[in-house]
Amino acid sequence: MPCEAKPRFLVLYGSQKGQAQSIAEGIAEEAEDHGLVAELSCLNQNEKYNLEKENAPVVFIVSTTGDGEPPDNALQFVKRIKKKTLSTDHYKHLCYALLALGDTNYENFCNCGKTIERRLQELGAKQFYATGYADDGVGLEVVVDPWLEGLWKAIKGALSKMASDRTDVQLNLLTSPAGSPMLASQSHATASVTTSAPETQTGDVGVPHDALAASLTCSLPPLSESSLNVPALPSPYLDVSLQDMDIMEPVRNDAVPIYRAVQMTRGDSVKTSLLLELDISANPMMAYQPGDSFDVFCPNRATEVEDMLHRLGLQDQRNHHVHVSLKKDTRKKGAQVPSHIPQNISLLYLLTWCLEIRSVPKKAFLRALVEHTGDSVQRRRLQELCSKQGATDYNLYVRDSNLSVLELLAAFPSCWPPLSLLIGQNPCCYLTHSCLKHPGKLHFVFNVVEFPACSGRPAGRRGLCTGWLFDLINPGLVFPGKPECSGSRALPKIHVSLRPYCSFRPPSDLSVPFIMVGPGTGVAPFIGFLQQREKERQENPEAVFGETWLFFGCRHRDRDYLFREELEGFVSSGILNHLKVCFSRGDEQEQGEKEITTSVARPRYVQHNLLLNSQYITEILLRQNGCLYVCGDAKNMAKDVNDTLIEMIKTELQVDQLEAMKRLAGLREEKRYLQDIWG
Ligand SMILES: Cc1cc2nc3c(=O)[nH]c(=O)nc-3n(C[C@H](O)[C@H](O)[C@H](O)COP(=O)(O)O)c2cc1C
Repeated sequence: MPCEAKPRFLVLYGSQKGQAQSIAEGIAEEAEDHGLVAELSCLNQNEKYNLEKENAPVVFIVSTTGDGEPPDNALQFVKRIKKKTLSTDHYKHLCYALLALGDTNYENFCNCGKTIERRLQELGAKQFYATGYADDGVGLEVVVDPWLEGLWKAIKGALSKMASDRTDVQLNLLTSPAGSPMLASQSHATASVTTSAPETQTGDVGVPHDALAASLTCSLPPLSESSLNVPALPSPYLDVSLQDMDIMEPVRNDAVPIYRAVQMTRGDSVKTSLLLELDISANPMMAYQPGDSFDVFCPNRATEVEDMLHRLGLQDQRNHHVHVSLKKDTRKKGAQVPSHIPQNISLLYLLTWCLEIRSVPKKAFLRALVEHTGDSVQRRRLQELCSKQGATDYNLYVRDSNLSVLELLAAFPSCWPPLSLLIGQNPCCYLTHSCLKHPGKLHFVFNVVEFPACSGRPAGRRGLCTGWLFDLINPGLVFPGKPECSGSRALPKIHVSLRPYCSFRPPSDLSVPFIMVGPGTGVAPFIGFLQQREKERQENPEAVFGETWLFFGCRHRDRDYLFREELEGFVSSGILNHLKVCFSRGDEQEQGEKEITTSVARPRYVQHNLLLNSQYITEILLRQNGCLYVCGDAKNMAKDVNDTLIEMIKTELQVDQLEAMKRLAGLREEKRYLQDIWG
């Protein structure tokens, strides 16, 4: 009997760190079990596939990197499909499904996936399965697992529809992960199991419910009485064993000395901003440019490591060798032993350097904890916190309170998670900041983060890394005007590493005008930009230089106006053409603003000053091909600046909201609107 060829489909991936790639490889491997043949390629291997002629379903798995950029191995593909010369029926024959990986902690969530999807649709391709947007910020598996489960039925549906529609290539297959019809816009795949409220009332252990207010450990009706949609249990994927044996611990060679430390804010300022100067002269690997970011690796606090050892019941095994391996039978797609866990380490080293005891627990982690919690009331509360219905409580008591894993475990004493769970959920700790330039030195500026007391945290505390840096240099702190600090004592060292990717750079064409928006410590990279401009002016005295604008903001002129002298110096020497400063507290007003501000309220925040200068800003951005850079807080400032820019474009071009948003998105795509934001 002749053997019938198995139906085929394509799997194309774009992946920076390997997660999208292993999901794609997992699909290709599983295809045979479903009687299908998968042809797997990386998006940039365009010699291996031909979408122009493809008549089988295509499955895209793509992540996003940088500031909303495609992974390196998808760049060429994205460039190709963005070509304006392609006609709107270029991919009319194509039917596709797409899984986008991203992280909601970044401004441009799943931007690469969204860009590819938008272009595929503009070019006539038809979607046969709702797009999944997986969020690494809460755990990819929450979306990836159900998306993969529904994929096979959708591919088979697409294949049979294509077979029966051979003469009419009009594909109109939209299938939900469960296989029922679904609209393309309803594209967030979620898996859930429903659990009911327990028979007993929920509340703090052993305390009657009506005596309590809601808190981290206690919920009130309606939540305490409602049925819950809880995410599917993440598949365990690591085996961790502890062995009593001698080990040679790894020696870190990325330490650089802190050469100088300066407190940039006055003692009575609400925030403490510090400038650190690192001596990198002996470390040629650290060559950097203005705007670059780097990671600072800091150890967890010894007291917290001790608490964690006790909390896990492992205090007697602190010096044991930790062996981490992949579970043989794991169902987790793309599972890997985390790369930040070196070989040959003790438990103490692991808890000190490789786990973030302070990280905010993700919902998938809370879900996994449920399985290791003895007390039914505490179990129920953990289920609530990771459920759809408990989202407000999660945000309030966990995310917005910056609750740490350790604080969470302290609040749920009947929870005894295995070490493997902590390793699987928590990356090693880091902090990034933009820096500025001096030969052989690396400068960076940061605020010492303060977290107030909250439910689950009886007393306020400092941020892990900024608090650690503060303690490290505090005895030698120097205040503005007293430049010496290191003195005779040994210079403390810290571990740093340059981030490999950076697009936050001043325009390479010197004639391009640019606008910088950087309140608070967000001004730091712009000092680097302006220093670079100063050097370029010295080297090219004849060149034509584009205008430079800087919008800075702080609370008080005399307490937290960072780099005031430097900025005023740049203005006097003509390096910085326009410096617009605003103060959010007190009655201070920046000189030179008076004539503009008489008819409007005093500008308090950078966006107010942008608005006051709208005419110039829009001229630079919309007519002079200029660039705009924003650095600083993501949640409030960057969002407000973005909204203000939309308003300015609307007024200037007399267009509606949608059109203005499109214009701004266009600037972003052209890399003329760049952000380096956090929070
Ligand atoms: C340096 C870096 C930059 C990132 N930038 C973004 C981003 O702009 N938008 C986003 O949604 N996710 C961003 N992510 C998150 C990744 O897309 C996410 O972690 C994804 O799972 C990585 O998949 P990959 O291993 O296949 O690259 C970034 C991750 C890293 C490490």
